[in-house]
Amino acid sequence: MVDTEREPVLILMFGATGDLACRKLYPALFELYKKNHEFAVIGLARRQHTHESYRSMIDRTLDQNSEQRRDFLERFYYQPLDVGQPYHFALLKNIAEQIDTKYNLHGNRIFYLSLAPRFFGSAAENLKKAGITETQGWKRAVIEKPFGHDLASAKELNEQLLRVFDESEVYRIDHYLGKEMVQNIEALRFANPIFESIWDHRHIANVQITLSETLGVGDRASYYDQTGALLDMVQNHILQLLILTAMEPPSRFDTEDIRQEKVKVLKAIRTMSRDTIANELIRAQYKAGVMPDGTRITGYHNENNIDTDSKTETFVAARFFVDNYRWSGVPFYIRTGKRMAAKSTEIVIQFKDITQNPFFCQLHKAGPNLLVIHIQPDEGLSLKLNVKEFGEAGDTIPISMNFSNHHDSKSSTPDAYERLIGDCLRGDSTNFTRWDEVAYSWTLTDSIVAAWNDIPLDYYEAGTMGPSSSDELLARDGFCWWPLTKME
Ligand SMILES: NC(=O)C1=CN([C@@H]2O[C@H](COP(=O)(O)OP(=O)(O)OC[C@H]3O[C@@H](n4cnc5c(N)ncnc54)[C@H](OP(=O)(O)O)[C@@H]3O)[C@@H](O)[C@H]2O)C=CC1
Ligand SMILES: O=C1O[C@H](COP(=O)(O)O)[C@@H](O)[C@H](O)[C@H]1O
Repeated sequence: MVDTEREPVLILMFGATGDLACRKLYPALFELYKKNHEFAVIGLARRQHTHESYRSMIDRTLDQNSEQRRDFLERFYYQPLDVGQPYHFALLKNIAEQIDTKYNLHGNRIFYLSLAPRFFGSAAENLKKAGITETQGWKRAVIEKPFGHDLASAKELNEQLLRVFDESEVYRIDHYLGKEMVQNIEALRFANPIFESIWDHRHIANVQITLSETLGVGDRASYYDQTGALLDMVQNHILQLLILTAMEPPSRFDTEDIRQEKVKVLKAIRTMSRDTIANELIRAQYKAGVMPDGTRITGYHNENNIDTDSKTETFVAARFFVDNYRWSGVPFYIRTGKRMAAKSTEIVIQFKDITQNPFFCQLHKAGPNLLVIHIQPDEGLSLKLNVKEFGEAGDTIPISMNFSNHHDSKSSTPDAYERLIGDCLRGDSTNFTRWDEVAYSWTLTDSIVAAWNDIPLDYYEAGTMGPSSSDELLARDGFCWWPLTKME
């Protein structure tokens, strides 16, 4: 982590009235304000607001018990702006300068593009044309996901951005990189020799990464139906989790060394082809079903604003290989989907059994050692071991050693957005994705998209953990998905 000075900054919040801004960004900014970060904000979107009505809108997103709300809200200003209208940016320039002077912000600027991706490029270009990016202080652009929809579009977007910002000023956000237990993967691996010494193909049988959701597409049908689970979740969040699990230790914990190691993993992931994809990947869509709480769910193609013939996948399971020495032959199974039985993100490391292990030969209850990294909703770790059953019986029983961030510390654990915006305020881009990371992840994803038209879309009942073909993907290798575990 880079340790830089806190400096005052003007945040230009594009998409200021949107879902992400209201649900995540304002509460995150409030927490940062309470931790003495100094900033003023100009909210930008097309609809009309006065400064006061904008502040009231933000207020509704905040914890109403805090007395600091009033001071915080006073730092917010609103300017109606259409990103397609260059003259709106000319007006913005004047307002930005006034607020800069009022709060003595030294010309430091963060441009947070919480907009639909098709607007990222034109917003950047119009900022430059209006001279808003020519500032006395530093400037940074936070870009939401998805960064393009394939490699070609990502390249085009990147070129547009790099005409305005230097690569070091571009903060491509993947909010999973701000989650507590995702940031803990490096510590778990590299601060514990007990794990690092066995973190390889000689000792690990397979790795399982699950990002299951109970929610459906909600109000984002038009985005999701064009996108699907592969581009929405695998191309970014899942690949990031896989990379952090598989990467080599960086020689130093500095931004570029870490990013360098991450890119090496991406380059080593085996791409898929038409000949291999049927054995490596399942794509499926949910049909009607019942959630564990009894709620009846309609099938995906009957959801509001979804085409009744839609072939968009709401579930993906896949087997990846990282073709390097450490991971030779170790399958990395991943799965993600909407309307599954539980909301859960976890990584399971299954260790190999000892050959000729007398416990395995003679006793039935011994299971493989598993290390489970619970990312959400629980945050913690569990290690599954076998011990002799207490008493006279000679059998073994599985036990679980748990560490859980359940209690006091949880209330002080920053939300992913708070952590990432805080990093950006301090100029630390370690937990943001560098261009080559994005490019390689698109190369891999494009190879899948190009090959998968030949594989049929499977279906699963809402409220389950996906289609049976996802279980068969592992069964062919002699493995199974380990059930999601709730920490005590
Ligand atoms: N919502 C979420 O949970 C997540 C969202 N994201 C990403 O965050 C970004 C924003 O998403 P989200 O908030 O959900 O989207 P919304 O559709 O809820 O909000 C879009 C925002 O953009 C504004 N806007 C639309 N058109 C224009 C325009 N021409 N000029 C200026 N402003 C415009 C809208 O306001 P108005 O209509 O007034 O102009 C609104 O403030 C997207 O890139 C999305 O992929 C990423 C992860 C999760
Ligand atoms: O980026 C996205 O992530 C959310 C899931 O995020 P989480 O933090 O709640 O796990 C997902 O619902 C959404 O479709 C996707 O765009």
